[in-house]
Amino acid sequence: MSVERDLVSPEPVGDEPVIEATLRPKRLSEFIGQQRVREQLSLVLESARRRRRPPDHVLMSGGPGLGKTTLALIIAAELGAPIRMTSGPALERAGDLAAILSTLTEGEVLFIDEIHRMARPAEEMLYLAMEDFRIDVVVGKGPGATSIPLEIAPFTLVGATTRAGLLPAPLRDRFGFTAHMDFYEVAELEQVLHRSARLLGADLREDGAHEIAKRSRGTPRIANRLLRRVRDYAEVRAQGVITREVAAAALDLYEVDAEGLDRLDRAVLEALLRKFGGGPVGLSTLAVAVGEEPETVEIVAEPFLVRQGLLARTPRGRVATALAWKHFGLTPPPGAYGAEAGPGLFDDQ
Ligand SMILES: Nc1ncnc2c1ncn2[C@@H]1O[C@H](COP(=O)(O)OP(=O)(O)OP(=O)(O)O)[C@@H](O)[C@H]1O
Repeated sequence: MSVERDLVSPEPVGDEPVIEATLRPKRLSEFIGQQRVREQLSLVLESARRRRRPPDHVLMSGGPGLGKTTLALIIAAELGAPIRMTSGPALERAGDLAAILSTLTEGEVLFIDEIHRMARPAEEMLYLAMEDFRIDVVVGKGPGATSIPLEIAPFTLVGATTRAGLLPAPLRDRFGFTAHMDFYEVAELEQVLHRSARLLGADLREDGAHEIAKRSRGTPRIANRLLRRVRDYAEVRAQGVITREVAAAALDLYEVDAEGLDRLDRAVLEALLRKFGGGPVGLSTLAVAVGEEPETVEIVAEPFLVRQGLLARTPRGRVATALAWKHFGLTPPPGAYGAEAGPGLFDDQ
């Protein structure tokens, strides 16, 4: 990935997890945004506290960088319980999961990130564990193999997934509570930024926070990352004070534009508009036009462009919307996709 790409990637980059750990809110009251999820979760936790029982298992779905891991840590903190963290891809065999489940203590929180990527045998073991706090351990091989039931301590599973649709129904149904994490509003990201600036000792002004928030693609992880870059710039060129002008100049330098689009996003849209008259054009042709692999265009650039309503994926190819034309200061042609009087010809795939 290029430097610019790393700047707006929702995935953690380099040694970022270490820095992120210092910026995580520790309690539910400090967690910004996601109001509905927060309210629902505080009810689940409060009633568990009153019943003196571990709460129902919790599933969190939403894109990377929206705070799923943070929320899992908060759940454990609010319950005063220890937390064990693992991820779907690490649970290749049922034995991997059995080793964890059989050593959980009562009330412990087990966090499984990317739970949709767990191997099938582990998944099946999890069903029984979630429902009856029991696992069947298979001893021996072949016809002589026997299965020994083993009781495990009551625990709370917190699963996180970016792809809730990929979870098999029997697994999804065993969660008592599902939290859908949405992209954040600009005002919420401003709060995230002010909080992080306090922790980092950065002098972030109101209008500076607004400018960074607008360019953060609705994602706290990206907001925090842009803040660190802007702070570096401000220290060297503006006595450490982050105003709107300073934030804008820094992010322009890093080629993250006013809407959070970076160089690849813009290259894709410009090719679509200027070389193909707004489309429709096939993915591979578009990729050649910007000198990238089709996967890079499809996985890295398109999701954000689609979400922003700038690009549509249609059965006939990629199309620039009326909004995309306007973003580049161009007049959308009559019947441009998404224009008010537009034909609404294409269905998004
Ligand atoms: N609601 C929030 N308030 C304040 N900071 C937040 C919030 N949500 C996320 N963050 C910050 O954003 C960063 C990324 O969050 P986190 O690691 O929890 O995301 P995630 O959804 O688990 O992402 P991934 O699935 O990619 O690990 C952390 O530094 C965290 O402090």
